[in-house]
Amino acid sequence: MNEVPCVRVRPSAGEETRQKLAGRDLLHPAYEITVSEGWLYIPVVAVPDGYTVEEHAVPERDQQTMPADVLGFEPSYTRLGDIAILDEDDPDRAREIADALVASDLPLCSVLNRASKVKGELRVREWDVLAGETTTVHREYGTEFALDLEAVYFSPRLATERHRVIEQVQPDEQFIDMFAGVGPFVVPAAARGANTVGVDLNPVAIEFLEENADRNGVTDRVTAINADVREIDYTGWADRIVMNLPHSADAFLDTAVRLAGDECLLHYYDIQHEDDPFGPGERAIRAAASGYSVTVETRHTVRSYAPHELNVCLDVRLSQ
Ligand SMILES: C[S@@+](CC[C@H](N)C(=O)[O-])C[C@H]1O[C@@H](n2cnc3c(N)ncnc32)[C@H](O)[C@@H]1O
Repeated sequence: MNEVPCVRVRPSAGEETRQKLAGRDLLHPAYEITVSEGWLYIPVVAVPDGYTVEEHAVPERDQQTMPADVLGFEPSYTRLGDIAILDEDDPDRAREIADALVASDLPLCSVLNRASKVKGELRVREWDVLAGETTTVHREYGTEFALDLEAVYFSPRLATERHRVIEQVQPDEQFIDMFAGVGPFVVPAAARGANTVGVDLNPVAIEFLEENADRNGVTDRVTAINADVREIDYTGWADRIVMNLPHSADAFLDTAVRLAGDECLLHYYDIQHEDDPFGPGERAIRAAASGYSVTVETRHTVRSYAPHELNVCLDVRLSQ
């Protein structure tokens, strides 16, 4: 038995739910549907919108070949669409895991091993392509994202954090993502009815952002701009601004303040030492937004980034 994310429904709704999930390619092929204490647990490969999902112990399907059957151990990997992402230092071990993943019955076509840190202005990483290719379509909370990891930044590990922000978005609000990538904030914000602007220096990310707006039926509420965000108009326009460029977001606070409307919620991402993870960001925001009344609404730890370093988010209200 393994603990895996399952959609939980009453048995009376079981077949209809199974069919809907199968139609969206969300059923986990490696695990059995299970009944427990009056509930049906349907294993899924991603979290679908509109369903209750919880971790539940379910048996593996007998006839499936799993990577551990080949390797003799459970490999560690992150799934992004049909890509498995490894973080292995030993190339022989990486090759062995890649072969086992591809030979298994898991719905994986490609295996990439991290070959560098995320680097440069565009925050792109180098990869060892061990099987398949670097392009995929990833589903996150019901939204589809096409992307090419060789050319753009994307981290599936930020899904829960993005969802936390997106749940706050109101219909018709004016939303700017200053560092938009392929649109994992912009597209779902538009799907909630916001009028969105996504800006990125990386022309390939902007092409994918446009494609992803189209895939998810929100092109009329997405403006995608390939530029340095310091050079765009939209002065005084935004009700909400996302700044997900940790490490150097402070250098863009003057731009954020210029883009902010009279009332604006800023989601400011930062990486700081665990001894004072929120102080530097808060001080920088107060200094940049001296013309505003500044209220820190949330101090939130997103994840641990490195030993003693945290990736944090400050949700800050600017009011005039
Ligand atoms: C950490 S990624 C975040 C992407 C996206 N928001 C996400 O969560 O996946 C930062 C992005 O900022 C872009 N970027 C860096 N400097 C920029 C600038 N001056 N103006 C606009 N975009 C920039 C990079 O190309 C990269 O796609």
